[in-house]
Amino acid sequence: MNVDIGNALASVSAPGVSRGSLEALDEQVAAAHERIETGRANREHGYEALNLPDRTDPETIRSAVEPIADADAIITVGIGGSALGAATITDALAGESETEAIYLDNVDPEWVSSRLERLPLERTAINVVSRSGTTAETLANFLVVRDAFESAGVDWTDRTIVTTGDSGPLRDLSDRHDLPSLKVPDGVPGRFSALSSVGLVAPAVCGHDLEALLEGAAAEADSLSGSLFECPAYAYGATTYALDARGAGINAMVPYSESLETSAEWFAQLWAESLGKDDLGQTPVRALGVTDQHSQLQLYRAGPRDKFVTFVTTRQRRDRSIPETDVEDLAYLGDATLGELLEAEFEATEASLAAAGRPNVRIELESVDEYELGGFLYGMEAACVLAGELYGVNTFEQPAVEWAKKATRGLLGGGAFEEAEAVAEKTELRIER
Ligand SMILES: O=P(O)(O)OC[C@H]1O[C@](O)(CO)[C@@H](O)[C@@H]1O
Repeated sequence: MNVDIGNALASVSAPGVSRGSLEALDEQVAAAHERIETGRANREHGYEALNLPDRTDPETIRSAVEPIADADAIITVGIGGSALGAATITDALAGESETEAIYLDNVDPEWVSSRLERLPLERTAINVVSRSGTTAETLANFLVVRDAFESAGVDWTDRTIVTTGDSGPLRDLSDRHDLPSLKVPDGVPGRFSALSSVGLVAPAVCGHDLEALLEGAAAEADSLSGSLFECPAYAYGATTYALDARGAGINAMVPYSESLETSAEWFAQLWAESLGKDDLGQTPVRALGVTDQHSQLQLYRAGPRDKFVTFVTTRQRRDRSIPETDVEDLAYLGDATLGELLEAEFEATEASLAAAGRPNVRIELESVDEYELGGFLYGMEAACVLAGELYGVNTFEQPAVEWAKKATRGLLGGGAFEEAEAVAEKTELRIER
């Protein structure tokens, strides 16, 4: 990935960061890079994620999925980091595969049922993923999926692969039924595990090129250096940190490619769960180019100066020409292609923000393919780790999510939790029709 931070400079936007401030910040980037490299060398928790391009073995993943490699569809039962990395890859490359990839990462009963009812279960594989092996949504959905297969007379044990830790209910279930399974890598938090067995089982079943994904990531890893002026990932991480310090704490991720829409969801977890702690952090917002030019752009250009936009663009794509028309006013369209229109709209929107003095950053990919996706996933992870060092937060934990999990368990009779009692003490001010 290449990064252009020109429109985040104080000479263009307010809030903006001056060249001098970036150079001063670069000293902190150098120190942070040293810390990151030490963490990688010692395989420390979290930093180990940045070693995945060298650690992940595509052959191991491919042989584990061999029994289900002929599936017409694969249901991934997982949530958060146990779904979003894989979904980013398979959604981006959906046009390249005959296998449909579905993700059950919610417990809305109507939605889950509608997905199960429309699938040919006898031709469908089940990919259950949970690092902890205890996540209620994932285990509940797995029990529901298993039941659906049994009711359809399909042997789910033949069609299931499990990725989880060394212990926990999911590991026990996998061992009891002798299911094909993979281990989540040690020291890699869920949201940083796209380039491991966690994120690569579904892409493998969809026939995507795992080696190219990891090569792209490895190339990005080679670009990590002690200066933001030499490393696109660190330039992005440092600039977002500097913009937040100047009041732009909302980061709107706007890919200009439908196939990258899910990557904005993946980015939102990475950024929110890693940096959102100790009253710090940036608020990731998901949008899509060109569609949200017609819904969000007004705010981005003329609303509060509390945000910046991250554009993700691709240089190459399969194009489609716009037919000629004899309608004079539309002649300018007839001479173009949809890709040219998309490109013009992106450049115009980017320039419109700069003209209004609104900070924005451009991330460029050559195209949407495995190599570029691997580089993008790795680059954004490295940018996040760098930003976490600059904020001085623990990038790799997410303690604030546990309260609601305990309350949920308590509400369902899964143990005595004070959090569940607190739910009943809600302050009410109801306005009813
Ligand atoms: O992989 P697991 O342990 O099921 O967790 C799923 C997700 O839930 C979280 O723990 C948040 O609740 C995320 O950090 C994680 O990616």
